[in-house]
Amino acid sequence: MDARLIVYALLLAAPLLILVRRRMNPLYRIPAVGHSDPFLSYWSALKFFVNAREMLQEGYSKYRGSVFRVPLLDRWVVVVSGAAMNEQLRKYPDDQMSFIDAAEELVQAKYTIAKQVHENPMHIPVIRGPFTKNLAALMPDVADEVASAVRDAIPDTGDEWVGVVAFPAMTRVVCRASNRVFIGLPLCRNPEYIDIVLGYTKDVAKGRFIMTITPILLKPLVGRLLPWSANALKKFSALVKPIVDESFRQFEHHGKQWEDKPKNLLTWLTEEAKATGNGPEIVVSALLSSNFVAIHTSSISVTHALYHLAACPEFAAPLREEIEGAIRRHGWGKQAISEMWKLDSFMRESQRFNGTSGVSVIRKAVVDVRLADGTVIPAGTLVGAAADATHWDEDNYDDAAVFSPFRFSDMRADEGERVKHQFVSTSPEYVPFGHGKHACPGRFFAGNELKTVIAHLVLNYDMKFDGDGARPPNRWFAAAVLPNLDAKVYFRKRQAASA
Ligand code: HEM
Repeated sequence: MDARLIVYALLLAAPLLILVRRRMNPLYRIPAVGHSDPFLSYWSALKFFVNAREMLQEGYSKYRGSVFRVPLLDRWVVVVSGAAMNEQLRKYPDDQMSFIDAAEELVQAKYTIAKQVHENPMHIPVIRGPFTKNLAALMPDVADEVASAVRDAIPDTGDEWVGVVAFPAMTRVVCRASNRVFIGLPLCRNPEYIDIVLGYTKDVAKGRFIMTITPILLKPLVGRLLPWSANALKKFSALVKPIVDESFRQFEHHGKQWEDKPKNLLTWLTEEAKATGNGPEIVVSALLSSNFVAIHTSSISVTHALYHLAACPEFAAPLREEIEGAIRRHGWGKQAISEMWKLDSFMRESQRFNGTSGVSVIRKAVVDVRLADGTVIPAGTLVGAAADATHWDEDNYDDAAVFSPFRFSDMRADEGERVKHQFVSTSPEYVPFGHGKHACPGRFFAGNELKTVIAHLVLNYDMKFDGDGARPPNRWFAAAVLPNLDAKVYFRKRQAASA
């Protein structure tokens, strides 16, 4: 046959094949927000980058009780719509809807984090287990570090107001407070260590972007060449490995009888590594990964809450009264924090109102999954819940678009509602920490830590925004929800302040 004819036949057959494949793929039977066509969907994917909130809300309103899909540059994500669907999603077992596979796909963890941690994420059981069980013992150190880090972040100007760019300041406070109980003094205050930890989120993001645009066949090759995370891990290891080695040596020296071992994440990771026949390297990687999951989410969350306080200084008085009362009764610590219902409610409302992501409860279909309404989600598809739309749904919350700081503490006044409305309690209507078996295991620590930061600020400072005093709007980058990153909060040391 004429070679030209073969080329023409192939050119004609290729789009036909694509069309047939699309017709047979159940993914394309799920309604799309934006364009579904092969080329125009890229335009919608770009639009999603700047208009994710509106697109997710559009899908949620149109397809509530079912599902819709939104385009990313390299794939479609199916979004379940409404509280009942969130509940359905979280109930699927891991061999049908996998959290680990979804996280791997979203972050390309095997290439952008560390292969070892991807294959053995041992920080997860350690955070869920001994780290969380020992929170009461950890909190005095967290409080001490918060006080010290806040002193360093907010210049002392006597009784004058001083403006501080809040997000980077809060990020450093959270980084120091978390690492005080991840690895301890003096490293948690070491500027080089802090810079590596804080830069790591960007290192992973750069690698992830490259992997997103790399064709599947080339991923193993390109993945191995990505420099950023590997360099960060090398620098992190140079600082951390000697301390981890020492922890291993101490365990060998004391054996199981080591009664007064340091209470921190490093110790429990070492214990876990030894119990599972692993060496110090995996502990180093697990420490960096723990920072990756903890610091960014917590810094964003505490900044969101701080912005509500600065925009509405009248919220401070009832919080102060409650915090001072609890400290008078118990001294500072986990017991006092657990009695601060208004503060707990304030933080929970901030998570509901803002959150860190418009999509939560992320899973990957490992097999073809048929939902209760008959929709088939083909194997390999990423699925998530429309978190922001759920949280702003009037059926779930009265006056959902109003920031109502004490709505949850008011609900807790009813004896039967005590547990349901706490900061850490997830539900189909409340998914900032995900929901179900894989709900964030760090949320118990995060709750105590973030409340410690806000309590410290409320007790020691008056806070406000300059100008018209309004809270700067949040910024969305695709589904990520960020507070304004450059806004200044003005602080004035209170005369009656304790520290
Ligand atoms: C306010 C701060 C935080 C927010 C908003 C947050 C949010 C989340 C979310 C949405 C998930 C996925 C859950 C799902 O899809 O069902 C998650 C998972 C996780 N988070 Fe957090 N997180 C926070 C703080 C922390 C902290 C402080 C730690 C560690 C101390 C941590 C450790 C983890 C880990 C290890 C996972 C993976 C869980 C698994 O694989 O089962 N997080 N987090």
